[in-house]
Amino acid sequence: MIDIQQLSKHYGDVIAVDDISLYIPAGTITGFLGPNGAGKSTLLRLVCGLTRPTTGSALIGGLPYSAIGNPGRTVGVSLDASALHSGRTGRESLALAALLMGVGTDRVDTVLETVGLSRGESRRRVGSYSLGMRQRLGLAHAVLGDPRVLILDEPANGLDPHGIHWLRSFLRSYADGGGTVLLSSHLLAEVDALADYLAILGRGRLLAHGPRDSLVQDSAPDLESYFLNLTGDFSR
Ligand SMILES: Nc1ncnc2c1ncn2[C@@H]1O[C@H](COP(=O)(O)OP(=O)(O)OP(=O)(O)O)[C@@H](O)[C@H]1O
Repeated sequence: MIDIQQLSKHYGDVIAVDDISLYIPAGTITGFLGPNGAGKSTLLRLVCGLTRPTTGSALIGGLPYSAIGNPGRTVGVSLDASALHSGRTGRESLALAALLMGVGTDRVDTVLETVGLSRGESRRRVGSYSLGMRQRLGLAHAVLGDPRVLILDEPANGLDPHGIHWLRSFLRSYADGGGTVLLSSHLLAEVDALADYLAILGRGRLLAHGPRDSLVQDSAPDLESYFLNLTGDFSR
């Protein structure tokens, strides 16, 4: 579903993403892990066309993000919950996105219910939202177009235990229904509970990739020891 080939991104002397190749099949959840500055966010931004690669390519269903017509109907993206327009209400921001995407406005109520934002909350300005509420609104935007792919940067950040529980079951049933999820997280326990595949980055390079169970069970008792061993030389 997502085919990343020899992808690199340089910012001057900094190599944020260094020659990464990775195939992500449909119907799976892949968790990107890595120390601070490993290149997780840059890789997600490259896949969804927000940053141009220095070399290489990232294709979604055979196309670069920029070539997908009405991309919100194919790829749902939530990269920065704080970037949402603070002057609009949650409902207004979703209604505008629905209009731009050509999605019926009845879908706004559906996604608000899906992400657990109440009617009252949806009528408040986003500027007054807590981080968890912004995170839920970001997810509502991502799923608004009923896409086949979700790309989420730190989606559990700011969610309370109920929110994390909800996110886990939502993404599981999304993937079980054939959807493809790419997410990054610092929360090893969250990724452990969620991801079918792990991709571990260190200083822009792909250090390990594969099914969660075969990576961890083969060489370490749990994900934390596996991660710490693998990334020890790459931490800051
Ligand atoms: N726009 C930019 N200009 C210059 N350097 C950048 C830019 N974006 C990212 N970088 C650099 O690229 C490297 C990778 O950053 P990135 O944000 O992708 O890492 P990350 O794994 O998401 O980190 P974190 O876990 O801290 O969020 C870092 O050295 C960062 O400073």
